Amino acid sequence: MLTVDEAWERIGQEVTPREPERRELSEAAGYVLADDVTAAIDSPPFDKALMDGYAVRFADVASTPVELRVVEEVTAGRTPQMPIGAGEATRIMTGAPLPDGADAVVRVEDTSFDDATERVTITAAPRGEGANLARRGSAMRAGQPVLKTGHLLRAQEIGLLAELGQVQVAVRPRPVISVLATGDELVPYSQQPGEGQIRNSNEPMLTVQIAAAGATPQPLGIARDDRDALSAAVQSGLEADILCLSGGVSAGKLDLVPSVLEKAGVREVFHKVAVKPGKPLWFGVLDGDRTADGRPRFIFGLPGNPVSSMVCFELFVRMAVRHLQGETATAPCGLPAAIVEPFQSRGDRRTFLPVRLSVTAGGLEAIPVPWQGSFDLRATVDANGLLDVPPGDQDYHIGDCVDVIPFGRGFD
Ligand SMILES: Nc1nc2c(c(=O)[nH]1)N[C@H]1C(S)=C(S)[C@@H](COP(=O)(O)OP(=O)(O)OC[C@H]3O[C@@H](n4cnc5c(N)ncnc54)[C@H](O)[C@@H]3O)O[C@H]1N2
Ligand code: MOO
Repeated sequence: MLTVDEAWERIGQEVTPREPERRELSEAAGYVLADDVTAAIDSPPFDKALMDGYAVRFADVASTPVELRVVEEVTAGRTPQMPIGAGEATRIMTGAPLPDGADAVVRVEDTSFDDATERVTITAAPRGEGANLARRGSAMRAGQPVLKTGHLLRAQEIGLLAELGQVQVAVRPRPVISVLATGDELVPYSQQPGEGQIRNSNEPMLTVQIAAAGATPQPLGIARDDRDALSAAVQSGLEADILCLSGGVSAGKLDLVPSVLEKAGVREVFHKVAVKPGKPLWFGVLDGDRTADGRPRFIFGLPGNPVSSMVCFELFVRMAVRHLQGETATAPCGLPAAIVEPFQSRGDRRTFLPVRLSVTAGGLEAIPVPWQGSFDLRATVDANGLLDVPPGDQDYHIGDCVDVIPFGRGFD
């Protein structure tokens, strides 16, 4: 059976980034950049004041009090007309360009202005040359690389690209992920289950996980455990970039998913991973030479147990989404935390247990959440992450260091 790391490696080998598209900057938040970006301008574009006050020559104000002649006033958006010479100052506002000759700004709080003489007394010297001002290009210089392909566009990247005047950006398209729940025991969650039936809770859960991963969910409802019904539903699910099936991948009589996928031309990459929960996970590819548009499709058969589905999505599908989008971070990485309740780990599968991670003065602490197994979705509402426990028998004691992958953001 593959290890989790080997499964990640296979997914990484199979899933390559989609072709970029251009989007308006105003519509690009949450997308992943598909181009390196170089600064087109210096920032700031001119030497500028960082405080309201007086632009001065530091040499004039190194010892205070001292009186200077005010030659002009410059507000933000205006250009200074006069250089300042010895014994002179310019009244300046935050964001305004510095006049030639100035090498420091004195805050208005450290001055007193005399209307009659139009002179200002500097009552406290600034820190030194360069005080309270920003030199042209001190944040970035034209020609400097500022963003690399694969970078997720958050608020600050959008702001930076706006500062550079990028009206459009090259990004990878947001993947569409279809969700197909399988099983004769399932009814839509809006319905009352009959005897032996349960509600389809995986579809709405996965739909939320997909949106949180930056992809577009496409829920397809329930496919019955019947070869023809499942085949038809799989065909429509294969329109999406990724098809997530839930259920029907273990060893049961009606676990039809692998054979139906094979019939649809999907190449199995792996079936079964040494992970708990999620052992029966199935992953395959419909290669580009078998699709109408030439783009490959990626198919995950998620184990039906709700926590297995949720965990396999977080650990494996999320990673495929990131590869499709050309994001740089690959496998999820945990945060080190101190365990605050002893627990025992048994078995030969790497295990991801629901855990409550909290920030304390002493650092991160992890409290395992009591959990009955992969059907126990209830327990996961008390958790905010997954405790990553290596395979093997081990007793964990209070204070031992463990790795925790926070839900929804294990890749930072
Ligand atoms: N002989 C073996 N039996 C099982 C194995 C095995 O290796 N050998 N693996 C076990 C493990 S581990 C898991 S996990 C489950 C996964 O099985 P399937 O993916 O085939 O899923 P189902 O059998 O269809 O369902 C399992 C469980 O989950 C419930 N379920 C299914 N879909 C949904 C849904 N959309 N919403 C809510 N709950 C769902 C289903 O009713 C079952 O109770 O197999 C073990 N068996
Ligand atoms: O791997 Mo199953 O997902 O343990 O219940």
